Amino acid sequence: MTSTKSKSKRKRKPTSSLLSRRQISSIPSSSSSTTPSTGPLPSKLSRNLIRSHHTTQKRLSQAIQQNDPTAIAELTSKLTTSGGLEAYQRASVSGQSSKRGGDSSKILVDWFQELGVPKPVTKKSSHHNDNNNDDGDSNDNGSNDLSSYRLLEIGCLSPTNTVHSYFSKPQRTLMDLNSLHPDEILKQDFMNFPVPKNVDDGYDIISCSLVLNYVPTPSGRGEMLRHITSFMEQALERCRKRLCSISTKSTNKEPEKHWSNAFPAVFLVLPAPCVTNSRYLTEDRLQEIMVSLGYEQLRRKLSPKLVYYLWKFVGGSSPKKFKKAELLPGGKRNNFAIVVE
Ligand SMILES: C[S@@+](CC[C@H](N)C(=O)[O-])C[C@H]1O[C@@H](n2cnc3c(N)ncnc32)[C@H](O)[C@@H]1O
Repeated sequence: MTSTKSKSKRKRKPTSSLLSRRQISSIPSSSSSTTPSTGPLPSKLSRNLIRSHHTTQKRLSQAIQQNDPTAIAELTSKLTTSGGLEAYQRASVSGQSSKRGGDSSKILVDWFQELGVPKPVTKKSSHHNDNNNDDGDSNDNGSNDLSSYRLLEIGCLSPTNTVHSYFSKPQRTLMDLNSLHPDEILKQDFMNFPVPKNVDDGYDIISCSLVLNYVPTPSGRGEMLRHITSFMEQALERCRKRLCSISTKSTNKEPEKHWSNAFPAVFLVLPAPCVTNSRYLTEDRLQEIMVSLGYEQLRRKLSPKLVYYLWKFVGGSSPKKFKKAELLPGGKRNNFAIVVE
C-alpha cells in the first residue's frame, strides 16, 4: 500500500502541485462561469494550475488502482481545495485567449482552407453565392459544402471556438466532463457516449484537443482512441451514403482532389513533449498506433508547445496491440504513453 504521507512532508519546489491560497483565490469562481467578468489568469498561474491538476489526477488514478483509501482521500481533498476540474478548465480557457494565440481549432480552420473545405453558406448568402460557386454547382444541402457534415468536440470549453463557424448548432455536439456553458455544451463523459444508432446522427469529424493527455492512464488513452474509432467506422458509412446521393452530380474537380476526401477525420492535439520528449511515445509510435487503427496522417504541425494532427480515417485495418515500451531512454524525459490492448 502506498501512502502519500511521507511524500507530503518533503520540501516542495515553488512550482509544485500545491497552489498557494492567494493563487487559488484569484481563480474565478463557478458563479462567474457563464459570464466571465475577469480577464485571463496570468500565464504562470494557469500553467502551474494545469500542471498541478494533471499530477494530482494521475496520482489519484494510481491510488484508485492500488486501492489505497488514505491516498484517495488525501488526493481527492487536494483536488477539491485547489478548485477541482472547474479551476483547471478556467486555467485552460485563459490559455486559449486571443492574446495567447486563440483556441487550437484555428489550426484546423487553416487546414480546412488549404484543403478547400467551403464554409456552409446561410440561406440568404446562398442565393447570392449560387453564381459564384467555383464547383459550378449550387449549395444543394451537403454535396458541396459542409452543411450536412457533423462535428463532435470532446473536451469543449467554449461554444465559440474558431471551427464552430463551419458547423451550425444542429450540426455540432460539444461535450465536456464539466460544462462551462450548460446551454451549449453537454456535460458528458465521452467514454460513456454511445455511437448514435442512426447513421444520420453520426459525426464526420471529431475534435480531441488536449483531451487524450488529460486521461490519467496509458490504457485509458488507448481506449479513448478506440472509442473515437468506433464513431469513425460509422462516419465511413455516412461518407458512402453521401457519395451515393451525389454520384449523379458532377463537380469540376477530380474526385481524389475534392475537399470531401479529407473526411471522416480526427483533429488531435497534444502537448508537444508527449511526442517529442517521452520515454514511451514518439511521433513514429503514434503514427504506428493510428495507422493500425485505420488512419492516415493528412496534416501535422509542431509548435514549441503543441502538436496538431489531422488524421483521415480510412478503416480496413486490423488493430495491433501496443504495450508501454521504452523507446527513448534518458533521465530528463516524461512518461507519457498510449497503450492499446
Ligand atoms: C485542457 S482541457 C482542453 C480544452 C480544449 N479542447 C482545448 O483544446 O484547449 C481538457 C478538457 O477535456 C475534458 N475531458 C477529459 N476527459 C474527457 C472525457 N472523457 N469526456 C469529455 N470531456 C473530457 C476535461 O474536462 C477538460 O475540460
